[in-house]
Amino acid sequence: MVKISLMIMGCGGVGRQLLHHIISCRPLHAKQGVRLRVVGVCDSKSMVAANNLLDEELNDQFLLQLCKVKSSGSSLLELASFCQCQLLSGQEIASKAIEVAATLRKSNTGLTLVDCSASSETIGLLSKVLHLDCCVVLANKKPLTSSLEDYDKLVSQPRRIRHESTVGAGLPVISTINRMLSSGDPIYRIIGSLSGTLGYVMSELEGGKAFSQVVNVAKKLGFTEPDPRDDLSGMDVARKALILARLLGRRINMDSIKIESLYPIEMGPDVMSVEDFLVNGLPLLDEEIRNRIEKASLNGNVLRYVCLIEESRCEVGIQEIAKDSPLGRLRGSDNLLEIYSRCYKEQPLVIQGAGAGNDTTASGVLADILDIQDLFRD
Ligand SMILES: NC(=O)C1=CN([C@@H]2O[C@H](COP(=O)(O)OP(=O)(O)OC[C@H]3O[C@@H](n4cnc5c(N)ncnc54)[C@H](OP(=O)(O)O)[C@@H]3O)[C@@H](O)[C@H]2O)C=CC1
Ligand SMILES: N[C@@H](CC=O)C(=O)O
Repeated sequence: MVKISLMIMGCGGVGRQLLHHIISCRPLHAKQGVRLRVVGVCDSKSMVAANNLLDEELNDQFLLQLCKVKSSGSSLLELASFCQCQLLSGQEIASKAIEVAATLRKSNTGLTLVDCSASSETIGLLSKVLHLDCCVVLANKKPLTSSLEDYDKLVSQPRRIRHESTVGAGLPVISTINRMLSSGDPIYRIIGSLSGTLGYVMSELEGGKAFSQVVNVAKKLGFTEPDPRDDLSGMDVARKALILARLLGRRINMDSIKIESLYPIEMGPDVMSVEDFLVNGLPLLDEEIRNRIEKASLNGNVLRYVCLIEESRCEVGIQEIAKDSPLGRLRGSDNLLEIYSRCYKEQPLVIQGAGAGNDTTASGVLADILDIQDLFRD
């Protein structure tokens, strides 16, 4: 039986769904000869970790209780009475994660640190854990879209890092591009719709709904980032574009990407809280967006938030698109990506499907974890 020890950072929508998937896939994984041991889980303030890392893990009953506590909005510290485990907070969290990585690297299980947070503060810890010959799986895009120096550190061990869910959630985007590149098929153009939130919002607006209403629903459905302004500013799509561009070998930073925002700077995070933006800011944008949709419709077009990577261009923004085109026909949270390369020159390779949501994202993360299992075989 191959044992993969996991420490999960972030138990929001994606992290909790991942825990549910791990538990419900136990019989399947047992048949495949794999055992996923969750030895620690943390949120922004606290961590729970198994006492004896080599022999013990957080059991499934406890993990379900943890999901319940977190979905009710409470702190991990509430779990004190449920566990025979360690509860840590503040600075102790990173030290514990490094201790766990250092302890488990000596056993044949190693540690896989799974980043389901939406924080850029995890970069240092991820690099240290990789340096200890452990593995990293990311749903979080921020560590890969920071400086090139940080990026290089993270991808310097390609066999030990997976980040499929950072672009297109569970869709096989990163793995497909890696396969094409490693077979010597150079990619010269990627164009598509890479935001589940903006895809959903744009297609729902065509039915006449208000922008403010639709954005709130996208948040409830688990499509948006913790702060939906990350989606509406185009920043989340820009992060995906940067991840793809860097994968193609471009040595660029975020400031090389042209980004169109759907809200003005006066509604930014420095000015308004998320709540204030959702309740009071968004309705102020309804009319302008409605006008843009109507104008496009008069031309037989729809609006889509498009990402383009081609030669030195890397840009993300709203485009008027023919209604009856692959992008124009997109519905709901679906993403669509057209990849042009030497082998796919006239007709692009197309990847399409749900590109946001906790279920599909957590499935992508779980598939990444299973993908590294060979590193832990004797
Ligand atoms: N939802 C989706 O469709 C997709 C999401 N992703 C990515 O998945 C990640 C998680 O998204 P989602 O679950 O929706 O976000 P949530 O806001 O629901 O959850 C984020 C979690 O991360 C925790 N957290 C914040 N900072 C830290 C930190 N420094 N260390 C450890 N944990 C931390 C939060 O703690 P606390 O509970 O204390 O606030 C929370 O538990 C994001 O990076 C997102 O971009 C990727 C693809 C698709
Ligand atoms: N907020 C993102 C989630 C996936 O990355 C999106 O809407 O696409």
